[in-house]
Amino acid sequence: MIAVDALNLSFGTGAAAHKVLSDVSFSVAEGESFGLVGESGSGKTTVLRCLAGLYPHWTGKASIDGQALKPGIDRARCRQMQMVFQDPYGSLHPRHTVDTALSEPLRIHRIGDIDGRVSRILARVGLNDSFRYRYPHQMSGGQRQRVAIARALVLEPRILLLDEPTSALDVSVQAEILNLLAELRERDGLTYLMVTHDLGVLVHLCNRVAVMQEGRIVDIQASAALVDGSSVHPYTRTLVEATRNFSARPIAA
Ligand SMILES: Nc1ncnc2c1ncn2[C@@H]1O[C@H](COP(=O)(O)OP(=O)(O)OP(=O)(O)O)[C@@H](O)[C@H]1O
Repeated sequence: MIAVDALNLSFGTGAAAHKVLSDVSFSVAEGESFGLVGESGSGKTTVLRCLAGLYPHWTGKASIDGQALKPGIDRARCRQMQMVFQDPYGSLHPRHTVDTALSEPLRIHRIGDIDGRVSRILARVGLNDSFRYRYPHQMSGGQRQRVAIARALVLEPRILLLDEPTSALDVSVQAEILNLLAELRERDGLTYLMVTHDLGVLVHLCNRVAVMQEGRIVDIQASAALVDGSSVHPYTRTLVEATRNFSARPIAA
């Protein structure tokens, strides 16, 4: 479904050029949940941002169902693919109510039955209609992330790009949001491409995972093989060992 072939991206030019992605290639099947892991600065978020159309200057090939993606945002892409950011407080407009946040994409895309759709999408993420006229500061972190997920889903995309969707949340609500994402994927057959540094999240939510190091993919594994120590790639083993100490807590099913 998603095919990425030799994706390259640099920031700056000439002597100041900084190459951030080097020949990144991977594919994600329809309905699959594919993780991206790697140390800080290895380029994981940048891959998502390229696919979401947030950087206009990448080179290489990327396609969805065989249809080429061009750098930059276009309407068709918004209907196919949406991004959920790490920090729901930063990603929701502080002076927009939930109703405005959810109605706006529908208006822009001239989709009818706004009222009914907003109500249904809120119910799908576990929020009742009383949340409609709240502002971001009037909700908990977990509720805000539910709204951010609702906003990503309101145009009914088939793919979600998830950038550490639980890492800014209190530990007590992380499992709730992960369970919600798992349920939505199962019910609606969504495809996920997800950045995470948390091995528990990987096991809970991802089928396969690509390991990134300094802008390159160095290993692609089933996520179970990555965390059970059967991966033979030396960098993957080092990364998993380093991460294990920080994310060994269990995730409620
Ligand atoms: N707009 C930008 N301009 C210049 N450099 C950038 C820009 N965005 C990202 N970078 C650089 O690109 C590299 C990759 O960043 P990216 O955010 O993709 O890493 P990451 O693997 O997601 O890291 P983290 O786990 O810390 O979020 C970093 O060196 C970063 O400094």
